Amino acid sequence: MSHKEGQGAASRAAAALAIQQVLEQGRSLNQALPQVTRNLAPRDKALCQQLCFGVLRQLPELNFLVSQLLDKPLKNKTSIIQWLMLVGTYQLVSMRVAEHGAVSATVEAAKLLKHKSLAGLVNGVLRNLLRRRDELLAQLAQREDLKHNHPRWLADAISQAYPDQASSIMAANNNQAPLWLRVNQHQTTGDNYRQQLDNAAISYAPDSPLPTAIQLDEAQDVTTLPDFGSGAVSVQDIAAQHAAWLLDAQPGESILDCCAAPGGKTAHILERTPSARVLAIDSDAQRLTRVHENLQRLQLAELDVRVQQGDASQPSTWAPKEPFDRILLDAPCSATGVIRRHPDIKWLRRASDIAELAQLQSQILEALWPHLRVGGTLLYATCSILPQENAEQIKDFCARHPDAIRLATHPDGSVDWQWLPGEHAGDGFYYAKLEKRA
Ligand SMILES: C[S@@+](CC[C@H](N)C(=O)[O-])C[C@H]1O[C@@H](n2cnc3c(N)ncnc32)[C@H](O)[C@@H]1O
Repeated sequence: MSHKEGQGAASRAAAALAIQQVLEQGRSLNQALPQVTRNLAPRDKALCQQLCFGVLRQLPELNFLVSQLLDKPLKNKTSIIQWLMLVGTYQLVSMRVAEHGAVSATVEAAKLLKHKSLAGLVNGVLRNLLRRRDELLAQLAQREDLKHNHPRWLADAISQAYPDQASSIMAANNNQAPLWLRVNQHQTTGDNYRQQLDNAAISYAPDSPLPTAIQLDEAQDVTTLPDFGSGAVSVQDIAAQHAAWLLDAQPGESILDCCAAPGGKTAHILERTPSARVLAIDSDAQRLTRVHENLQRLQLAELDVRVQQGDASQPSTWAPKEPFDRILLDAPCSATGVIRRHPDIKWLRRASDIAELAQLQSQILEALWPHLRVGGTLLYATCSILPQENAEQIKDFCARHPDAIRLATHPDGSVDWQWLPGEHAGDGFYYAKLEKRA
């Protein structure tokens, strides 16, 4: 085996391990990938990530193909080889790879995974796939039930909420997301940074809904972007970039950013309004360290910003006596709007999670409302596309709180802004804005 083939085998073995952690142990890909790729070179890490994303995006279709080539799925101690066969199958049906090299690297991966005795089976299945590929793909094309590559409950929930758009939403969920940058307006302007990108021959989309948002034409290692290290830009989806604009913090105001980690929106609020007084709360101490890191890199840590661990549903344990002028509640949610960036969400979420999350969101809203001053505004945001967490949640809250008046969020003046995945090249997101009257 050449050195190159050995490295290819290591990426495939790592992908099978990550997929196993997601599908058998319920770990997120964000947790699994750094661990399984820690000894890989950057190029092999990228290949491993590409394989994991691809397999999780197309899982039902790949399962179907492998099931046609194997009598019974491999389970228990040999399940890792089942996942490896999905990795191999993904390469042969959806990636432009040198086919025989891909087969032999996958066979070698079986040996790296300490299943030398199953290497022959992997080889047989993948070679059979190559021989029967057209016939199997034709069979697959007949399977309307597999085409959307979503779990049944989620496909049903999306179809119920969006009967006319369900197919395009699910297609967008299985597409690669573009890379959006947010220019740090505390340091520079959108136009200046576009000039810097031009100088570095990095191309981007000509139009943007926000002056400080830039969509790059191609994904790239962000640390190589001009002045990334000194905080000129951050990576943030265009839908999420609307939060700080909609919150519209004014100079000197006291702002609560609730559920703030890793701090993307905290930083954006400060970039727009450096004299705002911001309290950023999150319950996850580890994620809070990323808020500090982001504020440092963006050179915002010297401003009036406090970062504190706290449970959003228990503000009595952390909130100051004075009510806030504005509150951003970026609520914990199903994340069904960001599946294109996190394809593991499709397989990690359960139907029963939605009611539990809606309950938590409602508790947090109830708990925060007394901490908003009369005349102040609360911006409610989720990266979900499910109405129970969004429009229905806010409708129910307003029915319980006659002192909550709804303000426009959508540019057309509507009070609900339900952004669907892929719309304006953004993630799925929801915004509602409430003003507290006397
Ligand atoms: C959508 S993420 C926030 C993203 C963040 N606002 C940003 O723009 O970078 C949701 C956050 O809610 C936090 N969270 C979940 N339950 C919470 C609770 N009960 N109290 C406070 N934070 C919570 C999670 O730790 C997670 O960081």
